[in-house]
Amino acid sequence: MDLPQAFKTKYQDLLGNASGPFLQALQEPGQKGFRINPLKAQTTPKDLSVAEKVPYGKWGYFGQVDGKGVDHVTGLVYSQEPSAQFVGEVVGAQPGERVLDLAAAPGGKSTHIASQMQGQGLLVTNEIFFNRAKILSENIERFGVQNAIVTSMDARDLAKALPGYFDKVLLDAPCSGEGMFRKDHDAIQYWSEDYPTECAVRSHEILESAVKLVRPGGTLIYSTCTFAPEEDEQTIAWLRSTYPEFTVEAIDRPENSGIKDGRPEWADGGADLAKTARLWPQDLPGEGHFVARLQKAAAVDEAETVKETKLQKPSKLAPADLQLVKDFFAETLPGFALDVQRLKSFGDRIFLLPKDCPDLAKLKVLRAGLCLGTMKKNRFEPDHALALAIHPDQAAQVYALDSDQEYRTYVHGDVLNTQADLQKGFVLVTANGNGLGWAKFVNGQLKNFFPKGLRF
Ligand SMILES: C[S@@+](CC[C@H](N)C(=O)[O-])C[C@H]1O[C@@H](n2cnc3c(N)ncnc32)[C@H](O)[C@@H]1O
Repeated sequence: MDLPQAFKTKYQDLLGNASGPFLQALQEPGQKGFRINPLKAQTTPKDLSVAEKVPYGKWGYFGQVDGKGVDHVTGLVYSQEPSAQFVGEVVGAQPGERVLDLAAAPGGKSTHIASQMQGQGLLVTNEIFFNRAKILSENIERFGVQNAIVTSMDARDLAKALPGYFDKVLLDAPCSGEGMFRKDHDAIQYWSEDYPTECAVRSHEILESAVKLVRPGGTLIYSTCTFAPEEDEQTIAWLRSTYPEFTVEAIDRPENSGIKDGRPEWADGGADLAKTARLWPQDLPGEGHFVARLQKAAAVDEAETVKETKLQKPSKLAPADLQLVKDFFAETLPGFALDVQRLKSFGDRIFLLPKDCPDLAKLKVLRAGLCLGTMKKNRFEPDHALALAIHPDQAAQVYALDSDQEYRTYVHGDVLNTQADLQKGFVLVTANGNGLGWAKFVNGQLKNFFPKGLRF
């Protein structure tokens, strides 16, 4: 890999003797990783080994995910390189919190945060570019997340809509990507000597909105996948000088993780910058990352407390439609406690809103909670998202695919012939103990409802 000379000179100046091992590490292959999804019913992968654990977090392992394999397609695993997994650990979301992932596509950190929240509280996961937001939304769906709202908005508009709303806000900033050079060779083409400064300017702009979105007493997490001090320590130095209500917090790092302190001498020298964390490829089996966590001061007087946000009103479904939805759940998913007070229709699609969902009127929403299904003429058809979010023991009828051949037939979209003792109607198709999709049993055949766009 040919690194730009200006890049090499910059890090030779910054790192001195340590630049040799650093530049050498960038020439070596990086390690791949994945996280197990604790939201699924069955959490042991079929094809992947869980022998070698990433040294931080509960769910991370070394290994390469097959995008067409059962583990990926059922949403049991999320492919994420090991260093990126540390960012989610620093967020440390708790069940019941309100968390915002401001620059979220394709969803690595958001799915990690959703694992921590265990379906309780609200995750708003946002991506400014609509096409990337669609990919984010698909990943949230595959992961089986029920308590997320996926939006595609400029951070400034989000800050106007939900000021001071979140306990935790993550900005995983669009950055110069130096930490990804060996994983993504294209990142080298974008790089120039001025690029880190240009990216830092953009980070500052997004942070101006991010600080408004954090509630008093809440937490802001800022991360990049670059080594550039302009985007890392210098951006944090700028942040806590511009917004003195924010204080840099210490980050726990396991002893054997190889994670290093931030470098105050590369910014304004403030000792607090050593509390930030740097992940260097010469020190650990992962790519380059930087992460900082800052706490916002609690409100000191009434004027600083944030007004409660209006809640989203559920939709009043037509009585006949509501009855069809209730009948479907009673017959097909008797183990799913459907809260009809949270149903919301978008056109003919019915969603189950997250609990205490904020007013959606000022948000550009792609997904508001869990898509349950679609109202068709005189019937209700379940959505693929529902198959991925429920546990098989909630369904009245389950068809477990028991061979690779059957799995391939199903994901290809073909009908399955079976002697199984099933009643006419919807059946949850499972693979390796987790929901994979829907089928409709009619006359000894399982009619395939795996979405056309996902078939392969
Ligand atoms: C580092 S990536 C996020 C990766 C993601 N957090 C994950 O773990 O999968 C940064 C994201 O910021 C988005 N972005 C680019 N410009 C932006 C802007 N001006 N405001 C907000 N997000 C932006 C990019 O499209 C990109 O998806």
